[in-house]
Amino acid sequence: MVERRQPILVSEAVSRVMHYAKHGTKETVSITEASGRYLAEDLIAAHDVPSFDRSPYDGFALRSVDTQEASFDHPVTFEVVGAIGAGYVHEGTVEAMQAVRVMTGAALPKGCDCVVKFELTKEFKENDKDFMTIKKPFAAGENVSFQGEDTKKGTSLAKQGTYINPGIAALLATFGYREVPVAKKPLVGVIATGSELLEVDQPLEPGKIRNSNAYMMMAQIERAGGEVKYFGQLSDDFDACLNAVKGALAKVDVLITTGGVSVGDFDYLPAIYERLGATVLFNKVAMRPGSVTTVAELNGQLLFGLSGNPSACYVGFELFTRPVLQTFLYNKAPHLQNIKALLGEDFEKANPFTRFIRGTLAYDREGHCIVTPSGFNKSNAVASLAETNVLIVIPAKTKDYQRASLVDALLVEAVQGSEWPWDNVVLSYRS
Ligand SMILES: Nc1nc2c(c(=O)[nH]1)N[C@H]1C(S)=C(S)[C@@H](COP(=O)(O)OP(=O)(O)OC[C@H]3O[C@@H](n4cnc5c(N)ncnc54)[C@H](O)[C@@H]3O)O[C@H]1N2
Ligand code: MOO
Ligand SMILES: [Mg+2]
Repeated sequence: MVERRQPILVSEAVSRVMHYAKHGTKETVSITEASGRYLAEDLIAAHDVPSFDRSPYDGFALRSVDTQEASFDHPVTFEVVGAIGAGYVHEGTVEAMQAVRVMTGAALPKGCDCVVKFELTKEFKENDKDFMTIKKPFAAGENVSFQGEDTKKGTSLAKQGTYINPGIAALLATFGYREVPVAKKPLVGVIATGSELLEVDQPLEPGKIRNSNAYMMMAQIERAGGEVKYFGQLSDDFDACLNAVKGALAKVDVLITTGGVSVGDFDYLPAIYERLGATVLFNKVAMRPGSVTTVAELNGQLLFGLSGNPSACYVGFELFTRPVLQTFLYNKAPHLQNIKALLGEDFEKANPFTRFIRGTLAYDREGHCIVTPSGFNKSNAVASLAETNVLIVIPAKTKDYQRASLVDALLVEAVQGSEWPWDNVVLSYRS
C-alpha cells in the first residue's frame, strides 16, 4: 500500500528547516573580488567623509567677510595668491582680500570659508600679479563641502550579512579595505536523479528528457550566494544513488537532490534517508507546486530532496534552501522579499493548498504594482520559469481570485530579503 503522507503548513516546514540553519565562517578576499559577496562584519565609518573641508566647484576660495560690500555696481577685487588642484593643499593662510584658485575636490585653504565659481568672477593681470573681481556677496560656508557632511566617523553603514553591491564596494574602498572580510560561500552539492535524464549535449530519445533541473538549481544556488559542487546525474538505481549521496555529504555544507522523492517505484530518496539514518523533517508540504518537497537532517547537515518537476523544484529551493544559504551568509532577513501587489488576471484556485504561482511584476500607468501569472502553470512546467521574477502567493482555503485582488508576492530576484513573512499573508480581497 502506498504510504500516506501528512502535509504540514509551509510556515511549519520553513521553521523546521530554519532550526538547522547556521552561520558560516569568514574569509577575506581582495576588494576586487568582493562584489556580490556578503559582509562578514559590520561596516563602521573609521573616519569622517569627506575627511577635510573641500571645494565642490572649480573657482576661488576666499573669506566671505571680504565679499560683503560687493555688488553689481561695486565689484570687489581679490589678489589671487595661489592655485591648487584636487589632491593638493595650499601652504599658508589666506589673508584679507586674497583668493586661491581651487579645483573641485581641493582642500579649502586655511582662512577661507567660501568658494566662488569661476563663472561669477572676472580675472585680470596687473604688474605680473593675478587678480579677480566679484559682484555679489557670499555667506560663510557657501559652496563648501564640509568635513563629515556625507558620513560622520563611527556611523554604522552596513550590517554583517549585507550584500556587497556597487555602493558597498565604494564604501569599502573609502575606508581602506584592500582585503574585505566576507562570509564564506556555503558549498552546495547538487545531484540529479532519474533514468529518463539525458545530458544537455545528448540528442532526444523516446521517453527521455534533458536534465534541466541541475542547471536551474546551480543558477539558483549562485543567485542565493552559494557555491555549487555538481555531482552529476544518476539513473534511478538505489545503490548508485545511496553511494552518491553518502559521498557528496562528506564534501559539502548542504546537499540538494532533485527527483525521486515521491511514492513511485523508483523514487528512492525516502529509502536512502532511512538507510543513512537521517531524520526526515517533513515529506509533504501543503503547497503547490512542491508538495513532495522533503527535507532531512543528518548530524545537523541538511539534505534537500526537491521534486523532479521543474517548477516544484524551483519553488522548493526558493522557499526552503535559499534562506538556509542566506543565513550561512549572515543575512538577518534570509527569506524572499515579500511585497503586496495586485493580481494581473483572474486566477482559478483549484487546490486546497497554498499556491506559489510563477509570475512577472510590472507597474501600470497609475503606478500600481501588478503581478501576472506567467503562462502554463503546472508543477512540471519549465518554460514559465524563464520570465519568472515573482512567486505569487495564493493562500490555502481561499476561493477563486479576481483580477486586481491584493496578493502577496515574493521577489525571487531581489537581493534584499525579508524576515519570515508568512504570518501576515493577505487573504483574497479586491482593493
Ligand atoms: N501517486 C502519486 N504520484 C505522485 C504524487 C503523489 O502524491 N502521489 N506527487 C506528484 C507530485 S505533486 C510531484 S511534484 C511529483 C514529484 O516526483 P519526484 O520528486 O519523485 O520526481 P520524479 O518522479 O523523479 O520526476 C518527476 C517529474 O520530473 C521530471 N524530472 C525529474 N528530474 C528532472 C530533471 N533533472 N530535469 C527536468 N525534469 C526532471 C521527471 O521526468 C518527471 O516527469 O510526483 C507526482 N506523482
Ligand atoms: O510537489 Mo508537486 O509539485 O505539488 O506538484
Ligand atoms: Mg517520482
